[in-house]
Amino acid sequence: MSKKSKAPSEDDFGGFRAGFSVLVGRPNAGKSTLTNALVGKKVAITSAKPQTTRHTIRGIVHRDDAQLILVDTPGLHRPRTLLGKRLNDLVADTLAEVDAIGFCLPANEKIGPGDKFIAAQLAAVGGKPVIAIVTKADLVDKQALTEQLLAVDALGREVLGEDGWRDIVPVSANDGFQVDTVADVLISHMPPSPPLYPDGELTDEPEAVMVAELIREAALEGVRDELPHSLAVVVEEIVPREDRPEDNPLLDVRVNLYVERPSQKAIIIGKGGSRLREVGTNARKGIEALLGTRIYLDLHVKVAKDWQRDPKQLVKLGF
Ligand SMILES: Nc1nc2c(ncn2[C@@H]2O[C@H](COP(=O)(O)OP(=O)(O)OP(=O)(O)O)[C@@H](O)[C@H]2O)c(=O)[nH]1
Repeated sequence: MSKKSKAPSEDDFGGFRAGFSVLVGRPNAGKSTLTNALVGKKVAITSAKPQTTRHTIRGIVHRDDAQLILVDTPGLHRPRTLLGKRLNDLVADTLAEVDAIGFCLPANEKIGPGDKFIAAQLAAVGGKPVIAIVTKADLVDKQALTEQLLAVDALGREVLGEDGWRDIVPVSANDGFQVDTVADVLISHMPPSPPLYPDGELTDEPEAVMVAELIREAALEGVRDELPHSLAVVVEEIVPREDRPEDNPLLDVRVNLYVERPSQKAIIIGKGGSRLREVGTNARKGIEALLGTRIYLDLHVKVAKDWQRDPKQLVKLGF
């Protein structure tokens, strides 16, 4: 029997899977709409340290048995502005951290040079499961959908060889057709893992990113040397307080700050909570200006117990 350490098995986390996936495809292929359909209204946001965070999180699919984190891969957004090897490096680099790639091709448009270009890039990366997702299925009839599925399959065999894409799934984000199947298929390619992000009521993207960033800045103010990379800020919830007059609303903003060690928690909180209050006051001003509403800011500092044991996951989180 080999004593070598083995990859985590299915049973290690009670069957739970978690990992990262990216939806790629040419402009207008339906990536954003599908992301929203997969994630629903609530989107989890983490502001992590920029120098390791190559991905913007678009949303997180939370399930009892899995967590699917959908990220953006900047390299694929503007492939045409980059050339040759540099492009390949960038794409390889940015895709290296995801566990599966969803390649979106619209059902109602012939496969074109843009699709082939991306397909070739994905083939060049190699090794990652690529799932072809035929989007906007509601726009075509059965016959046309079948023909498109065959054409997409042929493209997969052309660029990847005999086996082609790992899966091909037709979907309509508009009417919900097969959205769960897309999630199932992507999740089936996620590794056994504990959840990578906290669960909970989560919020819409752009505002929450900025809110998290303002809090992160305030929390690091003056202690950057002691807490260089060890702080992740997760906006759990932004909800309007009930029973407020319409002309004087109040938003409850609940935020978790994750550190790696109890000593860092103590730094953030400060003596008798004094520093955390200051962080809250400073961040609140910026957030109120951003949201244009008074807020109640509820900050909790936590030690990220589960994450810190696994260096790979810490990297993914931006620690
Ligand atoms: N009928 C129909 N329209 C869709 C569907 N998904 C997306 N669309 C439409 O297709 C257009 C492009 O969708 P997006 O989700 O913005 O596409 P994208 O790939 O994110 O586009 P970029 O941001 O340009 O890369 C929008 O007008 C959507 O409303 C779908 O399932 N059915």
